[in-house]
Amino acid sequence: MTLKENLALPVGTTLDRFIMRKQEDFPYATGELSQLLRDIALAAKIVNRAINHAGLTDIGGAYGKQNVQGEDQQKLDVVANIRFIRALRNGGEVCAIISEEEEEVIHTGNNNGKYIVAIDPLDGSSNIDVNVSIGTIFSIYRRISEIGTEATMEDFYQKGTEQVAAGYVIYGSSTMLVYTTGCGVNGFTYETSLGEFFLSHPNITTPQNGNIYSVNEGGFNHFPESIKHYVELCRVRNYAARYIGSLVADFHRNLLKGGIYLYPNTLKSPGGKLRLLYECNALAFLVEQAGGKASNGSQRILEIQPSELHQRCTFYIGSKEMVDEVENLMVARERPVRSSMLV
Ligand SMILES: O=P(O)(O)OC[C@H]1O[C@](O)(COP(=O)(O)O)[C@@H](O)[C@@H]1O
Ligand SMILES: [Mg+2]
Ligand SMILES: [Mg+2]
Repeated sequence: MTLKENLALPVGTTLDRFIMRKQEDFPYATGELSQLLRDIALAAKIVNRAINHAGLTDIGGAYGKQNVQGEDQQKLDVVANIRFIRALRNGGEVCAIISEEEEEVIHTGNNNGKYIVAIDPLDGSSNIDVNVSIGTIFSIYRRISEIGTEATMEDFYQKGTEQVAAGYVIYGSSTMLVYTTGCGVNGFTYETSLGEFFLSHPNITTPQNGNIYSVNEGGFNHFPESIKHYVELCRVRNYAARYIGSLVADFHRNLLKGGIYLYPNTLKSPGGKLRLLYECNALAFLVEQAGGKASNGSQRILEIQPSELHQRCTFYIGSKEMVDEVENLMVARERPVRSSMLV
């Protein structure tokens, strides 16, 4: 499908129809990835309803247990986790799932499934009960191990460059599904009364530069010097400080308007807070497809070799020129030390 054909599509094309049309671009496609995307959309609709009704039912509030990250699980974290796992298992296309809410890999029993999914079922947990936008983030990989067998570690530790699809759902003033299969980024808005996602944001691209910066300045004193310097530059330039505290929502705004989201290493999170496999890789794939950039300060996020299911990394993502500047500042702050060592 060419850009011209893509933009000629009447806004209002359903997600289903769009997926089918996209599949036609791949003559050897067998429809499993298309079905998997539909399974994710179905679970998103169910989770959307649970979120909308949280205040009226007893699924708001804390669940009373901690997840593998040592974070207090919210009931909606657990509900979303169950709903997505169930939809992926019942769909039959997925052989294994990595979830933020599960310590170990979930083998679905579909050993003939071609795909691995890494998922953050509910992102922005601290905003669940206060009616602020939250989300779901997912990455999809093709398995490496032999079909018919149980998935193995090599399937789970693929670099972000190996993603075949990635996306997020944002549960906000409207609910949207935004995803890529490596041919651009498209956004779909959920029409609740019809129960359908409709194409509303075709071929999303992000501005090369912006004047929005998103960082939790509460940790400023413990930021690396280069990041302190970058934040001060943003202030001097009178950039707009915007931080929702839900990664999906901060990313979505900056994707559409231009801007940068920063989560450096802090006292509380010395290696960074965000998780490579089910938060950073997906958004890095999307932002690159939209013309932006994602880095840990010195390395392209998609090139990082995973070695743990729940590994964290520092995360700088958004408009290319803004992330470039952060990288340059970090390298520059690094260099003087080296030259002084030479003396
Ligand atoms: O409260 P902090 O330290 O600013 O962290 C906020 C970040 O943590 C997260 O909530 C982590 O994600 P989860 O809610 O999925 O655990 C991000 O959505 C958000 O950007
Ligand atoms: Mg998250
Ligand atoms: Mg989460």
